[in-house]
Amino acid sequence: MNIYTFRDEEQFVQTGANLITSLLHTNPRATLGLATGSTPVGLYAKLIEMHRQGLVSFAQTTTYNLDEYVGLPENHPESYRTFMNEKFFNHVDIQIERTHVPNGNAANPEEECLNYDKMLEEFGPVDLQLLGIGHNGHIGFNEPGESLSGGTHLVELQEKTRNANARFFPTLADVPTHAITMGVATILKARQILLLVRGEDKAEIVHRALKGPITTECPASLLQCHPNVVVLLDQGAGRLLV
Ligand SMILES: N[C@@H]1[C@@H](O)[C@H](O)[C@@H](COP(=O)(O)O)O[C@@H]1O
Repeated sequence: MNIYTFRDEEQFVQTGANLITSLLHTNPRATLGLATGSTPVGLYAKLIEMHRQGLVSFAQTTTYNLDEYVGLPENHPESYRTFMNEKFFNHVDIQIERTHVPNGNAANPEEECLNYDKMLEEFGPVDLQLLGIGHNGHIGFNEPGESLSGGTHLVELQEKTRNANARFFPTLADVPTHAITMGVATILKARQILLLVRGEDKAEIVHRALKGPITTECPASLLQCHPNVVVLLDQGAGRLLV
């Protein structure tokens, strides 16, 4: 695991963007696993900027997002499909039909999970999986617990997660209670993982995930089992790692 801590926000974002763009320079058809949340927003903005400068093309790239809320219409302002379109896809030359986000509105969510996995089996594994981390150590929406699911599955969101995401909704009651998420096994199949974490409030969970025991009680700790993980931290998030 290669862990880098940055004082400078610009460098933090640029390093992440360089990793993705150099992958696409080597293999323009590379597949990317993408993430939502506030952390990758700066990275997407940097990739858009680099695209506008002619430094990278996404024309042949295929993407698979980690997760989606259940029950929000696809065009809901807080659906992860809307997030991805607005923060990234609409501003680059990616072919929208090559972008995949689980359908949180599927009539049969279990079937949607199976189909998402089938697609990942057929076209995966992804070359690079971008990840953030929740305060409770979740990756995607894989919440801590006695056990974890391997494949894409339906999950009930923990109160801590709903509270953390309430800032994006009018009230806590509006935050969906369930989501569809890729499972940890699917995430760990990625050829390379890029974990981005910002903020003092994540310092403790970063320490637990990267230096603590490998346990389902901290899903991100399973990243320690992966042979090719790059972790980019700002100073706040890396505070306890020295
Ligand atoms: N499902 C997403 C995760 O993929 C994300 O990593 C996490 C952290 O989000 P943030 O970057 O806003 O702290 O929250 C959400 O719940």
